[in-house]
This record gives sequence, structure tokens and C-alpha cells, in this order.
Amino acid sequence: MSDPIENKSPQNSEHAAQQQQQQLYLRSSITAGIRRNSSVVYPVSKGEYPPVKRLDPMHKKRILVTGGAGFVGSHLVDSLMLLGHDVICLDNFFTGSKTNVTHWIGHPHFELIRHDVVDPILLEVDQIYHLACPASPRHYQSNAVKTLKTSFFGTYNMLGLAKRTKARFLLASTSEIYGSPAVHPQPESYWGNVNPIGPRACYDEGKRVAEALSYSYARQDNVDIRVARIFNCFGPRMNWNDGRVVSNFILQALENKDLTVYGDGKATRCFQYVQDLVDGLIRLMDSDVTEPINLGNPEEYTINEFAEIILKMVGEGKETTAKVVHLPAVEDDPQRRKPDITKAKELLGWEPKVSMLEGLRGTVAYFRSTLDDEH
Ligand SMILES: O=C(O)[C@H]1O[C@H](OP(=O)(O)OP(=O)(O)OC[C@H]2O[C@@H](n3ccc(=O)[nH]c3=O)[C@H](O)[C@@H]2O)[C@H](O)[C@@H](O)[C@@H]1O
Repeated sequence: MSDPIENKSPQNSEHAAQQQQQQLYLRSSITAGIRRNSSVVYPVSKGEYPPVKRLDPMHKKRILVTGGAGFVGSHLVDSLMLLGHDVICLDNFFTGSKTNVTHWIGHPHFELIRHDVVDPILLEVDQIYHLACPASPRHYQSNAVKTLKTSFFGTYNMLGLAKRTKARFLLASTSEIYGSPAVHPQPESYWGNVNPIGPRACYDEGKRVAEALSYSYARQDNVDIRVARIFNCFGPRMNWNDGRVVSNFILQALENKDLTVYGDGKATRCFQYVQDLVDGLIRLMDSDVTEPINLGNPEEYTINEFAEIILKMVGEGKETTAKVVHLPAVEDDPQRRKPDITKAKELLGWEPKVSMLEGLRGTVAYFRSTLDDEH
């Protein structure tokens, strides 16, 4: 049955025209993608989709999410889709995965493009969330030169796109720009303590130059930028082979293996749940705040404490022989990290809603179910 609302008022004929335009845009951008950039665009299929809001054309935006098939990116894509926007998800699938966004493939508001941000791409967009870059130390150190290229050329290309289209640009920066911090907790005003020649430099310095590029484009070319400094984040859809502490410990505990603590385990981290982070990113994008903003959960744990929490949570009511073992310390591993989120609270009205323990229960359940699927 046709939608009665869609066929009546002038507003709705506008809506229909807009939809037609969107379809045209979709086709033209697909062609542009193939012809100019040799990018692969996935064919669409019919299916059931999560319920998206119907936005009026004035509020509907064309939003590009680079790294959109990654762990954080795919949750961001979900939220933007549910809000009713047109979303272009761009990923080279180095650490991202098609399965993270399969549920949107074929939806008329959604496009999936295989593309590496190191190469330029021509698209028409209103907002760019630039997340593309491996974030796990294991991955970003596995090809340090590529990480630097992604941080520099990837950000340069996306800022160029923002300049051309006058799109608002949000950089996913990181707590790693503070290095091994001499100030605790870390406010945005702290300039950091980074080893520029160490094994983490490809990421830390890469993200620092990405911030420097963003502010240079803002000053020189009036590009409308937002910078989020993201602290440790976890949740469903983390890769099994991610290598970061949350997924490592959960998988080890679920498989009854010893939990590998690097060094003495006295280093601290604060873990935020992915949905909180996504809410913070969207709030920042939709705000007027152009200074960098820390997004993180200030609940602080030592890695030893964290290991014990996981052992207890995963082992609940079950026989387990898993225990904590200490492996050699990792070079340049920051010894403490905790966000000062005063600015996020004051300027965005944002603070985490999900406690670390609550988020962890959901994440353990997710990993448990994926493990069950495997067997
Ligand atoms: O999770 C994140 O969002 C952050 O993860 C990393 O930073 P890092 O804090 O070093 O991440 P992990 O590899 O999870 O390490 C956290 C702590 O746990 C320790 N660890 C990690 C893994 C493990 O198996 N055992 C273990 O003791 C590490 O040595 C470190 O002290 C990235 O570099 C950041 O960009 C990113 O924002």
C-alpha cells in the first residue's frame, strides 16, 4: 500500500522530490566512486532493516563515516542511520569488517564503499566523521609507515573533501596524543609527553599531526572542524584479534586461558562503553565547540584490578583454572591515563551513562555468543 502522507501536501511532494534527488545522488556518487577512484561499491539487497526515523529534508544530512565498518565506526553508523540520515560508510576493511554493517546493506539511506582514505575520493556530503585508522597498538604497529600515511594523507584528503564541499569535519583523535602523561588526569590543555621515535610514535605522532592539520585547515581555509580525543573504548563488535586488553582478557577468560598482563599490571586505564562514545561524537559534531574535547569514562582501574574483574565476571558460577600471568612490559606503554571530562560536561552536556561494569557484562555476553556460534 502506498504511503498516504507521502502523496498529499506540497511538503510531501517536496519530500518525494528530495527522495528522488537522493536516489539520483546515490547513483551518481556510485558512478563517481567507480570511475574516478576504482573503489568497490557493494550491490544492494532486499531485507529487513532496523527502524529508521523519517527526517524532514531540512534536517536530513548526507554523512560520511570513514572507518565506518570498524568497531566504533559501525556503532556510529547505526546511530546516524536510526536518526534518519543518509550515511556513506567508507572502509578499506583492514581492521573493519563487512559483517559490522551487513544489517544496513540495501537500505536506501546507506552506501558502503571500499576505499582507502590514503587516496582521495570525490563525494558530496554535509558532515564527515573521520575515524579511519587502526586503533589497537597491535594493528597500528604492524605497519607503522602505513599508519603514518593513514594519519597524514587520510586526514589531509578528508579535510580537502570538507573544504571543497563545505562539510563539517570531525576528527577521531585519541588520548594517545598525551603520550605517557606527566599530568593526571589529562585535561585538553595538556600538551602531552610523546616519544617521537618510539614504537607508538606512528600512531601518537600521526594523530598529533592529524590534529595540527585540522586546525591549520580551520585557520587557513575556514574548514569547520571538531576534534574528539577518545579514551579507551570497548563493547560488542571488537575484533577477536584486536589485541587490546578488553577483548584479550575476555577471550582468554572465556577459553579458560591465563590472562596476560604486560609488566607489573600497575598501569591504569579508564574504559568507556562504545554507545556513550558514539553519543559524545554526535553531540560534538552537532555543537559549536571547535576546541578539542576529551571523551572517556573517568572510572580508573589498574590492569591488575581489571584482570580480576574479568576473571570474576566470566567465571561466575563456573569452574575455571584461568589466572593472571605477567609477561614482559610493553615499550612506551603509558603508565596512567584518565580523562578530565569537565569540558565535555560543560560544553556538550555529555558524560558517560554506562558504568564500566555494566558495559562489560554486555560485552562478555557478546563474546560468549560469538564463541558459541563458532562451536
Ligand atoms: O582502547 C582504546 O580505545 C585505546 O587503545 C590503545 O591504547 P592502550 O591503552 O595501550 O590499549 P590496550 O592495548 O588495551 O592496553 C591497555 C593496557 O593493558 C595492557 N595489556 C594489554 C593487552 C593485554 O593482553 N595485556 C595487557 O596487560 C597494556 O600493556 C596497557 O597497559 C590505543 O592506542 C588507543 O588509541 C585507543 O584509544
